[in-house]
Amino acid sequence: MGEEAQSSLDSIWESKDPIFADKELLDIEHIPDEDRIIGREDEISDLANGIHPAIRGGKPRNTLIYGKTGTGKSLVAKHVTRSAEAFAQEQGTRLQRAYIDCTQATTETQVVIKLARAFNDPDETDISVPLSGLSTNAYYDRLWRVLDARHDVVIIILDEVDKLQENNVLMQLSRAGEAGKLDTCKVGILAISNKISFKDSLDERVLSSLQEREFIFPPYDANQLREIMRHRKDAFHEGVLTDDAIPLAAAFAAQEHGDARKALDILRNAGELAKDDGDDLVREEHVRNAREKADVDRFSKLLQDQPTQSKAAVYALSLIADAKNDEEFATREIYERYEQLTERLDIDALSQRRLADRLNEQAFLDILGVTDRVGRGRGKGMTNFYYLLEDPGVVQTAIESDQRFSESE
Ligand SMILES: Nc1ncnc2c1ncn2[C@@H]1O[C@H](COP(=O)(O)OP(=O)(O)OP(=O)(O)O)[C@@H](O)[C@H]1O
Repeated sequence: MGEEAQSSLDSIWESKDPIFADKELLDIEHIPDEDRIIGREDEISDLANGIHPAIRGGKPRNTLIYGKTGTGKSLVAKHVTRSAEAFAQEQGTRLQRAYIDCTQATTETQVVIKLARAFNDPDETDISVPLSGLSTNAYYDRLWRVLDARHDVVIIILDEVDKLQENNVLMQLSRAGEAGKLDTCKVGILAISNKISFKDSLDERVLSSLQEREFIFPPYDANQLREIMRHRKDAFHEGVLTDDAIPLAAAFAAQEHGDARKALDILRNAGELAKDDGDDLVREEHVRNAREKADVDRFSKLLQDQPTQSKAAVYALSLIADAKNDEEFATREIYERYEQLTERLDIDALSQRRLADRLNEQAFLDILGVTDRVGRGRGKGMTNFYYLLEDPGVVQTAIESDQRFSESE
């Protein structure tokens, strides 16, 4: 390595980011301070009122929160519980909260392990919670012991709760006190879901204990989305955002359904595209291109852990959706396209019944949509029809990032 190469790198390392001053402010995981949270004053105070007893060690009310994606459900739940935890500690109450993303912990045992580990401190309790190897009951037993040993009250946030495969865990957690599992510790649950139909899958008793309170978060309008973005403007260097950038990103996100996540994603992507272009301004065209990138990124994330067969099923659906005017397709139609695709991809074709299982799994994961209605043709009973939730172009671009698919064309 010559010195020259080294010094040319130095100039890159030394240079400042021309676009972003504090990009973290636009990260989805980032929990903004209260003064950057827009239009959720009522939801924040309603939730805080339900949690209020916990500050002095009483039982917080179990709450169900519904609303479409990007309407601030997780943000409000995290913000309020973080604040409660800090305030309670000052009062000498041992309050702790735990956040579980149920898309990551989908089984009863996984949830109980995560909770027991989150609430435990083995040095203090002398209780160990191994990552595997115990029965579900044994994990519950350790969870209850940990809770009584270390906490006066805990708040458990179960985000995307409809992704749980087993609802028994909701029963156990929401009724732990009444069922005599705990001596002193109180448990409150905040269950969050995008699906109002989630309630239909719950046992009456679980529902009545979970639903002591229920909130529905409405979508944001374009003004609120603009405000949300303006309050994160300092993510960019001064003067970098052109006047059109925020209103256009807000208009795109409002068209979706008032999704703040989408708005912030578009804004961050627009900044990245400007940087890649070597431009020192974020312009309208960057925002337009960022919109498509945000859709593809979101969809790629949904698909990232899916096996090739499942991607092939969705890809086949996108190919017929592209070619035909219909929006919904029966398994049989998708199957024909899928079979041709498996030949091209050089993978085994599943049976039509197994393909239908894959499609149903994808529908459960919100990768595509499903309806059941009477099938076409004579003598047909009820049958499932599948449809894309995104543009076929977006779906294809996302799947083609897997080389197998892009090379097969
Ligand atoms: N009222 C708001 N003010 C400021 N930022 C917000 C607001 N609502 C949402 N956001 C931001 O939008 C993003 C998405 O919000 P959040 O994760 O809370 O949505 P959600 O309703 O839980 O969506 P999902 O159901 O997809 O998890 C986060 O980065 C969050 O900081």
